[in-house]
Amino acid sequence: MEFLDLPQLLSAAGTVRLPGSKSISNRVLLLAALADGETEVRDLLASDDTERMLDALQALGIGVTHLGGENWKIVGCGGAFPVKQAELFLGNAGTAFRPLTAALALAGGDYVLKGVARMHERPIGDLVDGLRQLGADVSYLGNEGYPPLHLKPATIRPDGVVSVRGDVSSQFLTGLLMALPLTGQTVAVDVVGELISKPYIEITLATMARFGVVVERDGWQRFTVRAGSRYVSPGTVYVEGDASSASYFLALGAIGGGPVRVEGVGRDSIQGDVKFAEALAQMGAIIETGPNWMTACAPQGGLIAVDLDCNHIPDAAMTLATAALFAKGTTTLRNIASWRVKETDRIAAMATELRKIGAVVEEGADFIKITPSTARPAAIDTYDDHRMAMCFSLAAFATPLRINDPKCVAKTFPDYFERFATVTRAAPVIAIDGPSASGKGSVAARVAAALGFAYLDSGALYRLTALAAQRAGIAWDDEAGVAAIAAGLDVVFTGEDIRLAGVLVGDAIRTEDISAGASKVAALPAVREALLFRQRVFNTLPGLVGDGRDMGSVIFPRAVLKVFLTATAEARAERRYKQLIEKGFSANLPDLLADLQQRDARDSQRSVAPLRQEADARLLETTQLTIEQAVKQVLDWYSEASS
Ligand SMILES: Nc1ncnc2c1ncn2[C@@H]1O[C@H](COP(=O)(O)OP(=O)(O)OP(=O)(O)O)[C@@H](O)[C@H]1O
Ligand SMILES: Nc1ccn([C@H]2C[C@H](O)[C@@H](COP(=O)(O)O)O2)c(=O)n1
Repeated sequence: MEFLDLPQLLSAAGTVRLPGSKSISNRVLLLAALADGETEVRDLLASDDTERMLDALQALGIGVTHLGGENWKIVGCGGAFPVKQAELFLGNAGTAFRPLTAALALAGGDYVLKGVARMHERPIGDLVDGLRQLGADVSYLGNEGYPPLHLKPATIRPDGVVSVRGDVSSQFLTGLLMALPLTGQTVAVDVVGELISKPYIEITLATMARFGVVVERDGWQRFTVRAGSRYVSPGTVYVEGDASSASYFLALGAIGGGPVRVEGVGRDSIQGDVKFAEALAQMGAIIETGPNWMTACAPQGGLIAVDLDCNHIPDAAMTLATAALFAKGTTTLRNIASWRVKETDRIAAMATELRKIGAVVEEGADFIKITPSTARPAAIDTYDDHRMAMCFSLAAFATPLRINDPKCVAKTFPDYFERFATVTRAAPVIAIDGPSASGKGSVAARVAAALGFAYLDSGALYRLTALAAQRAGIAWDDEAGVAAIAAGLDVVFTGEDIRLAGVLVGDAIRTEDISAGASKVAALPAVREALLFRQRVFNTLPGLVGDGRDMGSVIFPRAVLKVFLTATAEARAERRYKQLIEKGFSANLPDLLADLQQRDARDSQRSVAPLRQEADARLLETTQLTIEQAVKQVLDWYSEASS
């Protein structure tokens, strides 16, 4: 499983140009395909969901041309898809599946519509019932009420009024409305139950109007499309930035200081999720808006909890759930039952993952309550849900964490984490690598104390692994066995004390036997993998100094300062000799020198994370330096690097 480790974040500020709105992109693509004439679509979202729609349209015989960048040309078919028989794979794209189901059910062809396993668990029965009222021939190929679907040619006989439920997904109504002009008749749609996510219907109506079809509306209960309505290309359509995607960056500004400015969506937006900014303002964030931009800053006293009905912002409301980790009090998000039928059961997923990092969470059929508590590092599962991954990136302000399967963001925001990195600053790391007994531990600990930073002696983890393996009777070359020991190490660092399984370790990890064992287990890739996240969670505020062999190359490649600290083998052997004698161990200088050279060779010649000076690391040769001189040099370099 791929993962992305995030350090604890210090601050957020900057500007982000948003990718195109997913909801608008897929609506525009379908209407451009159904319209008379050619449409140039500008600033289309480049993502998995829009790719599914573009692929489907091409399979249906629609002329689709990539004009470069985010711009596309769609040659409309005037309501009659050229290809009358096709099998379409629509992934997990609800904004492609529901409207295409409606349009194709009325299109007089023979089509099979499929998706990923999760799409086959997302209900579509209410839309199918509505289409059947129009005479459409739709059958379920799997479970009743769920995709995959088989659509066959049928005589469409609109009898004036169709009923559709509005309380499960507003996409059913959207799909029906967008397809109704294909009937050529006057058809009214009556919404049964309370219509949820109304702002998405507003996007549907606005997009249909852009293509020349005006829907008459009687409140939120009845929608009428008149006979003779036809989609006509408006020529060029610009897709707004995605308001749901904006929510993550606005929240970053509200938590991390700001200002964070998003461009491409603002006051004049047709997307309901712009109202997320108002919800964030209720939490105390300082929000400013312009016609197509918004900024967010953190309030002086920090965010405060809210109790909100989120029915109007179902997607962006997820962002409030992780922003709640930074608010004083208990945040309650209500009227969010639709979360349960999205990419995953989002209420359950959100509750499970928030609990992993220490929050107190209560969940119900249609609400979630979040009370922050002391945060702890965790590996966050994302459930193949782009919004889970993006929402939990905010939690990195509370604790370092691991995001599993981060590439699931490709559904709507493929380069989310690259943009995230451009507006956030992490707790700084000074990485000090070097060979055995070069003095890196002594220097690193003093630099950490001088700056008030935490200190990570990464070598101690390999030493502890070797010791724990030895105690468990596991050979140092048994890769799987030692890796399991490393993964389960019960170790607590408190100042200079190290406890293994609750017992003080003392100098037991500093013997020459364990030094040799540590060097051996450190050459095993599975052991290094098992210790990776354990080391990265040290990257907390206000900062960290880490010493080892791969601090700058593997563990903290974004370290603010990387130092390669060394001395001649003879000087190092002599330092080690004195150190051992002072501790009351017996030692022999020539043997120490030979052992040290052997360990140097093993550490620098192994295939994974070998000891070497990285191109961006500064060399600190300490043979002729005192510890204090070496410390001063590192502090000088740090102040240069961080200014
Ligand atoms: N510049 C220096 N001059 C003289 N002695 C030093 C210097 N730096 C470190 N020492 C001494 O050398 C010994 C080894 O140093 P230290 O334990 O810091 O090295 P290290 O690189 O962290 O070793 P290892 O990682 O192998 O445990 C210590 O006794 C330390 O006091
Ligand atoms: N980041 C690290 C730290 C240590 N090791 C290996 C190298 C040594 O042989 C052993 C003990 O380290 P020390 O306490 O001497 O710094 O662990 C490593 O491979 N990577």
